[in-house]
Order: sequence, then C-alpha cells, then structure tokens
Amino acid sequence: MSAEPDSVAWAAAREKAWSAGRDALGQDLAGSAETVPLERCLGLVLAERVAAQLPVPHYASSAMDGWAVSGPGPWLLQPPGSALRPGEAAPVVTGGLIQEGTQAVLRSEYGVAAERDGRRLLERAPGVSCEEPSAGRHIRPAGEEAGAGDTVVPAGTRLTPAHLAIAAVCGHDGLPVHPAPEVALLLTGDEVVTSGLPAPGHVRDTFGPTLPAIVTALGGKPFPPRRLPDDFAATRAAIEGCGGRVVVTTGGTGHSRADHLRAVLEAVGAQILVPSIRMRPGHPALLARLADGRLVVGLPGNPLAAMMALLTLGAPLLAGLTGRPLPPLGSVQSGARLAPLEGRHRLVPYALDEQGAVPADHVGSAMMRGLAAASGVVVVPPEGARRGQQLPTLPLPW
Ligand SMILES: Nc1nc2c(c(=O)[nH]1)N[C@H]1C(S)=C(S)[C@@H](COP(=O)(O)OP(=O)(O)OC[C@H]3O[C@@H](n4cnc5c(N)ncnc54)[C@H](O)[C@@H]3O)O[C@H]1N2
Ligand code: MOO
Repeated sequence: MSAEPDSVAWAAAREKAWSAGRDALGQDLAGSAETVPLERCLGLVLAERVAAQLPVPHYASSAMDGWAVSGPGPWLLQPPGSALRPGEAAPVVTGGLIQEGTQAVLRSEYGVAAERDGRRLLERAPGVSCEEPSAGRHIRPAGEEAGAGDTVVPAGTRLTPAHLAIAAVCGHDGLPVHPAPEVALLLTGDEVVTSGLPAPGHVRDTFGPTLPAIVTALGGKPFPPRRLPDDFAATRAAIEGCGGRVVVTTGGTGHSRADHLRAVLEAVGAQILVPSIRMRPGHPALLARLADGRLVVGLPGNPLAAMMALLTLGAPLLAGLTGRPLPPLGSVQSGARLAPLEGRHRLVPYALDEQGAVPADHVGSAMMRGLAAASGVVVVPPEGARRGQQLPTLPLPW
C-alpha cells in the first residue's frame, strides 16, 4: 500500500514536532514565569539566568585536614580558629575557615604535634621536604568558582540536579522557571473499558495506565486522562475545552464513521502540521496547532502504533517545549536481515542477542507484548537492512 501524498517522512515528522515545540516555547518564554523552590525545579526550564549572590566559595577554606600555618616551621600550636602570627599554627579541617595570617595548610600526614620544653609544637613529619607547605598550599581561595554576580546557569536551560546544586551553592532557595507544559489526555473509543475482563467487541484501555507516566518522563505535566465516546460533538467540546499546552488524543485518527478527530480539527480551524507519517506502525498519527496555539498530537488507537507515534511526535515536541534539543537517536547493529517496506520507515521493538538487534516477537500494531520485552526500538529504513548493518534506534522513555 503506498502512502498518501501529503504524508510526512519519518525523520521530517520528528523535526516538525520538535520545531513546533521550540516555536511554542519561544512564545511561552515571553509569558509569565514563577519562582519555584529548588527541590521542585528539576526538569523545568529556567526563565532568568542564575547569578551567584556571593563569591563562591564565599570564604577561603582549607582543602585538607591538617594545620593552618604561618611562616617557616616548626610552629607553635594555637587553638583551632586562632588568627596566626609568623611561627604559629592551628588545627584546621577540610572546609574549615582560613583565619587571618594563615599562609598555607600543612596536611595532617605531613606534620607531627610534639611537646618541646613544655610548649606544644608542630613539626614536619620525618622525610617531609622543608618546602612543605608552599605558599597558599591547600587553601581554596574565596571566589575561585564564581565572582558575585557571575552567571552560573543561563536562561533557557532545562534544570538538572547539577544546576540545582550550583544554584543552592550560589545562595538561591528557589528559581524563576517556566512550569512544565501541561498535557491534556483525551482517550476516545466507545469500545474501551478500564477494568476487568472485556467482553468481545470491547478492549482494555492501555493508555490510561501508561500515558501519564510517559508524558511525565518526556517532560510534560499530564492532566488526568479523560475518556470520550466516538462522537463528533463530544470530541469537539473536549478539544476546545480541555486546556493544556499540548493535547494528546488516542484513537479516531482514521476515516471511518467512528473516527472524528480530523473532522473536528478541520471544524475548529486547526493548522495541520503533520497529517500522517510514512512509517509503520503509526502512520495515521498527526500533529496540529489549534487557533489558540495549543498543539494536538493525535495518536492512533492501536496500542503499539500509538507508542511509536508518541516516540516520533510527542518526545520531540516536549523536548522542544522544554528547551531541549531534538532527542538524539541511538545506534545498534542489526542482528537480522530486515525486509524493505516501500516508502516507509518501520519502527520495530527489538531484543538484543549476540548477533545484535533482532525484532521482538508479537510486534503487530495492535500488540504490546513485543514492546514489553524489548530493549529499544530500531528504525528500519524503507530499503530494509542487511545483517550487521548499523541502524538508528529510538530510546524508550522508561
Ligand atoms: N480502511 C482502513 N482502515 C484502517 C487503516 C487504513 O489505512 N484504512 N489504518 C489502520 C491503522 S494503521 C491504524 S493504526 C488504525 C488507526 O485507528 P484510529 O486511530 O482511528 O483508532 P480507532 O479506530 O479508534 O482504534 C483502532 C484500534 O485501537 C483500539 N484502541 C483504541 N483505543 C484504545 C485504548 N485506549 N486501549 C487499547 N486499545 C485501544 C481499538 O479498539 C481498535 O482496535 O486504523 C486502521 N484501520
Ligand atoms: O500503522 Mo497502524 O498505525 O499499523 O497500526
């Protein structure tokens, strides 16, 4: 079966989704940000630069356990925390404040405290060079990591634990961030049931238990899934009223009398960015922009097709919307010859054996068993692949 003419190639669909997200972020960045406590900032996009509120470190400290010393030794020992005059030393621990008069730190392995003529002296340990410690040795000077006012994280960064740590070091309790993009989840299908054993003609919902977690892993903030009947008016009302920055729908992407998504998008004047994708499974997946700027990802109803479409459209879209690059593809050696499919990429859940990646069993578009056993998803080009060929992969978000 040949693909319809306006169908988009697989790689182009990813790029279009990412650009749509990045463009939307550009508009959102002009909007309001909120200050969020550090411990809740992970994964959010920074609205303003993080500046050091004080020099970092903000005081000179010792990099070793040992003694702060002044002048050449031996040294007369003083209590910890003493300001020093030449010829004096005082115990100091790693991170301890360097007191006035200190010229260097003698590490504990290099010194011996001894009683001489009723005085407590610090001497170099046997074999330690009399050059030890050279001036400034083992002293971490104030401001060596950042000066007050330096930018330590630029605006637009998606915050990792390392960013939160440097922000804390720089004196911040919270950061101005753009909240995670909200994602409305609309699941269509009269035949879909959410618990128990389905009767013939009914299916158990695979999306309600999974999409919120996947959307979260991809950087979005999911709303609780809403279930819709196969009905034009209900679908239209839900899409118009569900809110969110992104709307993810499942099912109804086809052209049967039970499928209403495309008609609704046309009726509400949506701009179709990706009408369908030259891939399998998942070709009826679509991407659209509503008049109010919200982005709609239409996933097909078949469970594996929906997952492959979510990885192809949803992951890049949320990456763009959260200030990240297009998610990089992995690479794997094919452990089998993979058949061509004219004009389409095939997305195949694979398992690894000693030869490389081999297609998992049970990977029909309505199945989930293969994906459940898979290490990842291999992207097979339309011309197929020979055994031993290196192929791109889509990482799984879990
Ligand atoms: N005449 C044609 N028929 C179909 C075509 C085609 O090109 N011509 N494409 C097929 C492909 S490929 C796919 S994929 C599906 C797309 O279907 P829809 O997106 O319209 O989805 P539905 O028809 O609503 O459902 C399809 C299938 O998925 C099951 N489903 C739906 N929701 C759930 C859920 N929450 N959990 C589990 N399973 C779900 C539904 O029961 C159907 O079996 O169209 C093909 N047909
Ligand atoms: O391509 Mo459909 O999306 O096979 O299930």
